[in-house]
Amino acid sequence: MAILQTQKLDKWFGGLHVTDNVDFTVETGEVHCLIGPNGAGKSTFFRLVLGEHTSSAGAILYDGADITKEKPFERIRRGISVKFQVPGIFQALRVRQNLQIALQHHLVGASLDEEIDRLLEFLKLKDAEKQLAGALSHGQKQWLEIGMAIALKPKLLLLDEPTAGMTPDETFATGEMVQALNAEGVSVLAVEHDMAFVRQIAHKVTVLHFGKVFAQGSIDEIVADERVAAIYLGEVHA
Ligand SMILES: Nc1ncnc2c1ncn2[C@@H]1O[C@H](COP(=O)(O)OP(=O)(O)OP(=O)(O)O)[C@@H](O)[C@H]1O
Repeated sequence: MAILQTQKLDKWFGGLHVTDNVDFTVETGEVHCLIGPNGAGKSTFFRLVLGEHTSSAGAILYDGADITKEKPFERIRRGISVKFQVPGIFQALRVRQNLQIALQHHLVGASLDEEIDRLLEFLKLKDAEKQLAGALSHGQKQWLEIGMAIALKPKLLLLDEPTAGMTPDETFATGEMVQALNAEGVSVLAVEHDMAFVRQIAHKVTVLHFGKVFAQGSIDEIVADERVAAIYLGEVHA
């Protein structure tokens, strides 16, 4: 059963065919990574899934339902959540307060406090709970953002280059978080450049090139694919 499926999805920006007839599936329970050279159309594809861009043609299905025409908030309500690269946290508030804001619409009292504590532990931010979010390290900010994105217990988590700017240790810890979320049943679609991270988390990898699905398979199949190496992996020495 697919949690997310696109059928012949198309997006044009003027004369530029940025998403070109994309048939793509994230199976329920899968961690799926989307890679490809700069300008391949990864961000655009993400924004189509979120409803921030409207598609020019084709369909988007979520858990079997056609969401092609739905607004972003309707898709979020269905269980899609996203962590973008740009900060989505309240820099002037404390770490704990950020999580409180994300959680307080559906939890109160002791269960709210318990859930904040659980998230702080999960995000490796327990010692930083009283710090202002703006004073966190780059990696910690990314984790807090993951916390904001998972607060509403999404079924499908979209991650846009979650490890950009992280140290190798932070990247590895982020991979462990993704794996733990996945073990709890969250399906994940991640746009990522870091091939070590992709190797750590991905069940399946899709390569986009000029807006088209260029290749698809396990990380080993993708790394062994000379056509892929020619367009992308060669550039990043994977
Ligand atoms: N709003 C827009 N209007 C016009 N062209 C756009 C718009 N957004 C993206 N593009 C173009 O669409 C193409 C794909 O861009 P996109 O950002 O989706 O690629 P990407 O694979 O995410 O790249 P990167 O890895 O650099 O983030 C690029 O040529 C880009 O210039």
